[in-house]
Amino acid sequence: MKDTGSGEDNNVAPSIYSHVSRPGSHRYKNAKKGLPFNLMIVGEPGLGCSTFLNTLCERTVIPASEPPNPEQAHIAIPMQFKHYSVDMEEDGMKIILNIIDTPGFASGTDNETCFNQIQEYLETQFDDVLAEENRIKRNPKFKDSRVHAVLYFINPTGHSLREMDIELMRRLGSRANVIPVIGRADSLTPRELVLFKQRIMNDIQEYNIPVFSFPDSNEDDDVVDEETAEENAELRAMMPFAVVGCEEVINDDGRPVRVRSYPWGIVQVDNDEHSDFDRLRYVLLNSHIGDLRDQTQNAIYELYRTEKLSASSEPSSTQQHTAHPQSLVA
Ligand SMILES: Nc1nc2c(ncn2[C@@H]2O[C@H](COP(=O)(O)OP(=O)(O)OP(=O)(O)O)[C@@H](O)[C@H]2O)c(=O)[nH]1
Repeated sequence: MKDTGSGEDNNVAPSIYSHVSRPGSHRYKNAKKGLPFNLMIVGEPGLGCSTFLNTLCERTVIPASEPPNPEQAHIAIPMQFKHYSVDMEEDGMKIILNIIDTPGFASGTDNETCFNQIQEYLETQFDDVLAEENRIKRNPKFKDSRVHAVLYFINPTGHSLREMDIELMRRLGSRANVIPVIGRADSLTPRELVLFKQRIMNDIQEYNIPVFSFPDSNEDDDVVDEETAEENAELRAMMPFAVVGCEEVINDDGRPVRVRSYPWGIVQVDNDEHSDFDRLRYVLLNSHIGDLRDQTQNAIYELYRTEKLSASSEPSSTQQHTAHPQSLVA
């Protein structure tokens, strides 16, 4: 599978999740055309971001990175934005998963440039929509590239958030739905993981970090139904999601099971007792895909749009921005 730029892989692979359908499944249906979902992955090198994506897509979307040439190991590799597009099918619904990977993030000593670049990337997608809204004649082929969720991979140190994590999530939280994730979570024992999650959530509260928090009401104060409220409370209690990724599939009595094999045993990626991967996958591709898209459109983009237009000193440009943003929802 290649880095497609804006290209696409149009083969829908049979999923090992094709049997799965749970309560809350696809509250938002858009089965015919395929629902675009734009997902950004941010994490320092080696935290398992590529493996996670390949596990999510059930195929090798991102090939294993080449080991660095020892003679050039001291040279920091600049961060890149790499785009992949994968057609998926989840519980009967077609999803066009557009992935924005950020290899090279935090690989040097100065992370400020990476922070700025990611923020700029998110804002540029908003600016594109804003510009499109203002066109007299809309481009029917306009592609809405606003990022619906950013998965931020946290190093499984077992301590608490680092300054870099706090700073980045704080900055991005007002521009995207940030979902914190502990990468390579099998490095921690169950007890260590519980404590680590608690410390991270304490930091998130203490530093007022605006992460996606599975709210019980939307921005119009419409309260969600009882079943969704229960599900959301459960998901809030799981945060940050502790994920394990792998590409090895074994046959367990005719059932495909994805595992990481170690000399002392196996870690099952989709086993809730071993990892939150399955739950996070379901949130992203099924139960909350609509919420994440709506939140991006109705709250995050709206806020950006208001900020941008308020800051604009040109009265003529203020008058122009009258189109209803909802009209661009795919
Ligand atoms: N223990 C453990 N190792 C993992 C996990 N996911 C990936 N790895 C391993 O961690 C190493 C780095 O994984 P990648 O997926 O390449 O990590 P990355 O974040 O994309 O980092 P770069 O490839 O350096 O950009 C590989 O040897 C993986 O096999 C995991 O969940 N647990």
